[in-house]
Order: sequence, then structure tokens, then C-alpha cells
Amino acid sequence: MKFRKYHALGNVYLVVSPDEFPDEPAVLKIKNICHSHYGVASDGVLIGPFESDVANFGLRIFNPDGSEAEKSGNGLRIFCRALWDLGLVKDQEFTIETLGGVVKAQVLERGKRVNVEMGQVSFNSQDIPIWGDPREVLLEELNVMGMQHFYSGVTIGNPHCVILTDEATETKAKEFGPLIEHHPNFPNRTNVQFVQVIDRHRIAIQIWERGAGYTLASGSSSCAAAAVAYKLGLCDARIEVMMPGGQIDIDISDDFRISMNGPVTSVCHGEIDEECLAQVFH
Ligand SMILES: N[C@@H](CCC[C@H](N)C(=O)O)C(=O)O
Repeated sequence: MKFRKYHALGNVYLVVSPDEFPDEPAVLKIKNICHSHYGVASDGVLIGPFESDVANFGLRIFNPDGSEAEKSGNGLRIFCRALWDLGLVKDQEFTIETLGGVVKAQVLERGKRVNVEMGQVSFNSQDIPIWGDPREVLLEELNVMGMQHFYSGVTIGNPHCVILTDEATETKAKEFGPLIEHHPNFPNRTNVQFVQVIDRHRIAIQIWERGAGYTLASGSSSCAAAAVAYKLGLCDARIEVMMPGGQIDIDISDDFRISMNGPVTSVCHGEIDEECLAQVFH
């Protein structure tokens, strides 16, 4: 199976052509590919480009646990870079269909940076989804292991649970992230962000990703965290999101459409052996 490997601020994805998956992508194959010891080590697999009736390209996004994600910000920027490297796009804007909606993208600086108009966020419980009466989920109480958190729910195609905190630490993300990901409030599980507001233009976040675990950066998490900070009046519409892997720039329109701009780095390309894809022992 031929692949291209990229990272976006340390968030790693492999891009694989749909031709390499003649059948529906099997959970076991995805798990083997992403495994850091038994496979190529990746935070997810991007399968594309597919033909699309509504966009220039179609994309499917898989987490390392084999689940399919509706959207991924870093995944989208990486996919755009792969399209550029394959000579399928140049400097012009183009569109990509994901399970979480159609986005508009543009490759900048000869592939080194990508801008993606990620779509409109919603804080509505039915859109995210979060159980209970239809409502905007803002600063609601969440008890996890005897600790009280106040969270806001957001979707930008995929679900996010955003928790404001005085200090966003890796320990908080790793300790509470897995429990919140599987909390009964979230029927489709959730991505989790601990968010520290630095000033009106900057926030620092720590991330626990649904189906992937602790990651150094996440594009959709940056959009979700920035949207909550803006909605609550804590930040202006242009926000730098600082993560352990680096920084993404977010712009929010009056109607909560989010534009994301950040770097992409090519790592390597190669071929995964059948023997690796077929492993069943872990
Ligand atoms: N790394 C991503 C998010 C990938 C999908 C996520 N794990 C989910 O299941 O929703 C990003 O950069 O947005």
C-alpha cells in the first residue's frame, strides 16, 4: 500500500489513494497502519481524493482506532498539501467534501501553508450531539472522577467539548480526556480541549482527540476552542491558538464561520507491506 506521510504541527497523517482500498477500509488495517510500534505511526489516515458530486475532491478521514471522523482541520490541510504535491491543485481555491460538510481551501507558500474555510460552528446540542433538551451548550457542569468542570459543546462537523481552565496542562488532557471522550453525555463520543485564555488574541490549548488520544495539535480543536472563547466574549475574532506542536491562526466571522491557517510539513513517502496490514496480535 503506497502512502505519503505528513505532519501539521506534529499532528501526523498518512495520505492513501482510494485505489489502495478496493473494499471498505477495515478497522484492523487502519489500526495496523497507525500503530507507533507495529505500523508507520500516525494520528490518522486520509483516504482520497474521491470523486465528488458537490466539490472538487472527496475525502474520508480515519482515526487510529479505526473509527471514521467527519472532519479534521490538520487532516484537511495535509490533504491539500498532498493534492499540491500530486500536481492536482495549484494556487487557486478549491473545495473538498467531507462527512462533516464541504470546505473551501487554498494552498499558500508553495505548499508550506494552507488556508481552509472550515464552515460554521454550532453550539446546539442536537447538532453536536449532546443528550438532553435542545439548547446551546455553554458552560454546563460536568462531573468527572469527583472533579467539577464547566464545558461548552461545539461542532464544526465533528464534536468538541471545550473546558476553560486557569492552566491548560498535558496532565489534565491525559487524565480527564479519555473519561470525557466516553462520557454518556456524548452519544458519538467527543474530542476534548482544555483552554487557557492568554489575552484577547491568544489562547493555549491541550487536546485529547476522539479515537486518537493525546495529540500535539488539532485543527478542528483550534476552531472549536477559539469559537467558544469568542462566543463567551473572552477573545476577539482573530485568535492565535497555541498548542504543544505550534500555532494555528483562526478568524471568526460574525455568523461564526471559521477560517483556519497553518503549516504543513512533508515527512516521507513509501509502501506498507501486506504483512504489516494483516497483523492480528495487538
Ligand atoms: N486531528 C484532527 C481531528 C481528527 C478527528 C478527530 N479525532 C475526531 O474523531 O473528530 C484535527 O486536526 O482536526
